[in-house]
Amino acid sequence: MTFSFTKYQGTGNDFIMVDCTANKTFKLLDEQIKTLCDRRFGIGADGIILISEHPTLDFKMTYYNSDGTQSFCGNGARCAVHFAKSLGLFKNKAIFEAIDGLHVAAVHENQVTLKMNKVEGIQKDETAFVMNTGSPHYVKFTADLDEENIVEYGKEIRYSKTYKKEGINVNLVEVLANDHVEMVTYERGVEDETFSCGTGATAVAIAYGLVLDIESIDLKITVKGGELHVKAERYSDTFDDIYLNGPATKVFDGEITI
Ligand SMILES: N[C@@H](CCC[C@H](N)C(=O)O)C(=O)O
Repeated sequence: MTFSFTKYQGTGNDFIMVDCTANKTFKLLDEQIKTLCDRRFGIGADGIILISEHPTLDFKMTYYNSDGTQSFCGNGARCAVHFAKSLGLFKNKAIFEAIDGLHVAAVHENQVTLKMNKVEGIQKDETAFVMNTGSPHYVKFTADLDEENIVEYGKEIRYSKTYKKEGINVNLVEVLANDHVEMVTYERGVEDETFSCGTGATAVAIAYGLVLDIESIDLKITVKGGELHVKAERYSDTFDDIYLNGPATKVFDGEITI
């Protein structure tokens, strides 16, 4: 099978985009996804996104991690929105379906603002916050990120008895200023550190809101691949009106035979 693709990156979280709007039966096997995402034997990416037609919305996005598992991806969604706009699937504001429900998003040049879904059921123990922001996240604050090894720590948590079966994404955060944090992420499904994670940044912003005990969050988040911004409102135990903003950049177009 030969198909065209477009490589995208959003703050260094990189994706292979496939336009499936004219090919409704397009499907990839887990092994094909692994090869395509492999940085030596394939195109190289943290994940693959299929963009397909939706009966009532602008498009549907299907996200696969580089190991073939499915989840929701915040940075992937921002890149998918930018790509969908380039395909002419919407003009100003997109409304699309993903694995965790509907999202709206807006594009301004290379910046994409994505509305995230409501976050409820946040858990906290002495060590960390755990929540689902479209994908599951473990958030731990640390005094000095330079002293941490995210791959080692991420693996320890992700493969612990509690999370081994379903997996979890692990984030370490250092507070730089009242409205600015730095974070690193170990992603399940990639099973390594990635340069950025949008659902992780969202989880970090919510955790920080809980630490500060504030109702309105407006946070700058430095990640390995750049900068993200998250805004959110707290309504008792629930967070809503959550917006994830950051760059989404096309890297190149290509064609591949697998
Ligand atoms: N990088 C993503 C998260 C992708 C999904 C995650 N690896 C999982 O399986 O939960 C993001 O930007 O949100």
